[in-house]
Amino acid sequence: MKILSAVQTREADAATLQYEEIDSLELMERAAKAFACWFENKFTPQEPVYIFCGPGNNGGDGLAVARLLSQKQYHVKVFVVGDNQNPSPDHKVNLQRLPQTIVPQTIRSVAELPPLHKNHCVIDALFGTGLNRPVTGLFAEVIDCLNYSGACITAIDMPSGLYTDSQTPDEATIVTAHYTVSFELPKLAFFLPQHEAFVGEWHVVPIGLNPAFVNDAPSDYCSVTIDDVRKLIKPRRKFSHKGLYGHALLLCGGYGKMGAAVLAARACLRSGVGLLTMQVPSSGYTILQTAVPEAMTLTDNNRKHISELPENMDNYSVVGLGPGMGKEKVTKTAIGQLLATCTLPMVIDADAINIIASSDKLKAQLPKNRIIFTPHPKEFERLVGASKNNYDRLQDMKEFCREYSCYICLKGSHTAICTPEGKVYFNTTGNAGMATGGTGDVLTGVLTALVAQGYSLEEACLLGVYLHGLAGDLALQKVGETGMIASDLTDHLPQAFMTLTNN
Ligand SMILES: NC(=O)C1=CN([C@@H]2O[C@H](COP(=O)(O)OP(=O)(O)OC[C@H]3O[C@@H](n4cnc5c(N)ncnc54)[C@H](O)[C@@H]3O)[C@@H](O)[C@H]2O)[C@H](O)CC1
Ligand SMILES: [K+]
Repeated sequence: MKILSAVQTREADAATLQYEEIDSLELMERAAKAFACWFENKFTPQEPVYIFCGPGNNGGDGLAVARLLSQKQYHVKVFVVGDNQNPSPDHKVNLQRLPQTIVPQTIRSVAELPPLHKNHCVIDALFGTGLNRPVTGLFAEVIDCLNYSGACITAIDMPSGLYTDSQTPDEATIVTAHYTVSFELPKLAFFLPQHEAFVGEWHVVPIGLNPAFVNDAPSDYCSVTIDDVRKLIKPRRKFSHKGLYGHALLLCGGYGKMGAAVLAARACLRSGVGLLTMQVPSSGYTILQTAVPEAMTLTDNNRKHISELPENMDNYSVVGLGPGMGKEKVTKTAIGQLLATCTLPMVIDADAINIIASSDKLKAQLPKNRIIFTPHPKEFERLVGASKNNYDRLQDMKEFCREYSCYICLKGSHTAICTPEGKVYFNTTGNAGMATGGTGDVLTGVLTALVAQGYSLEEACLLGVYLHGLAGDLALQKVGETGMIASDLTDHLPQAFMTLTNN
């Protein structure tokens, strides 16, 4: 699903009005209906609903929502904040359309706010995508009171005060919404980790923006949906054999960290690879052979660390490396040799990233269009450098991927996948239970398996990251967030594949 900027969203509105020959009031009505429908499914009419409206069309939406919810027996109270704000034309019309039972109250100072507490339902319709400066003054005071009240806040389109697609200044006051219900497309701000407390749980409701316009609008940002990844799955052929599904090589593990190798190996096997060979330090031989009998195991000459490459690298279709590897000098030398000589695609994670990040010489050796990096934010910072904020980090990621013609899967709540062309896809599966040791090793195994099977690097990233999160979501239903461990993901990978293939 494409992510448009605030400016593009306005253009999409205008295009929709033009193509459908409707007026802006009708589009606002559609938006309000879509929001009210979501709201009715979430909240019963038991509690009064307090709707806080700003001067623009976001406030207009709030007024239209007030009318629609009151028709559905909700007890609605409307507050219009500020008294000389020059309301938008559609705001004015919807103010007039309020039924007589709703008398809007103008809020000129916080002293006029109603008492609010935690079992109240608040709808935030102060500002949406038209916000053009940090919220200060009366609006900021009102937002502070709403946040402080502990009431359950649902934001219309955007939590008021948060910029849609650029860094919100530090001094700004922002609504901390429990839910944000956004129109037609998610906003870029929703995918950035520092916004979690403002956006809360977000949902997108359709309002019928012109599909041709949205399709043609240029954007570097997309979110990945189940339909996007379903299309990518390659069916297995009836008369196929293991030779058709690739031979993966995983260079993983170190003394005390053989579990990382086991997790990556299991995930690789659970993701459809034809054959898997593990190269592990010699002390890990028995562990691997016992824990993962399906994998072939080669032992390194070094007892504790990986220090060499296997012979006949041409036997393999892809190399995955990093989990549990450590940063020993011998391992660095082996990685140098790999980058200098290996012609295979590579999935590079964990300490393999740290080793490459620490050496300009190794960075200069990175082959073009053959690498997927899977850093967590700290590893990313070592590889790419520190960024001022999360928006700059997205720019820095794009520049790095362009410069090195590589892919990055920046792991997080919405893992961001960046291509060598500088396109960024945000994943939409996964949950907080996955924030536990070893889940990254699982991702390395999944991606390595997919590349082995002939998926392009881009397809492998999109599909693999989605499946990894989906396995986590399926595990969530069985074990919950707190008790989840990385093995739960490998156990649920088969079901995740089945969810995508419907069998
Ligand atoms: N396609 C859609 O998504 C549709 C969205 N709709 C809703 O419209 C808003 C955007 O409306 P707009 O009038 O452009 O902007 P806002 O209501 O967000 O605010 C503009 C208003 O506020 C003033 N202003 C801006 N920043 C500040 C500030 N920091 N302090 C004080 N005042 C500020 C500005 O000058 C204007 O007066 C979108 O989010 C949706 O909710 C449509 O209803 C249908 C289509
Ligand atoms: K809002």
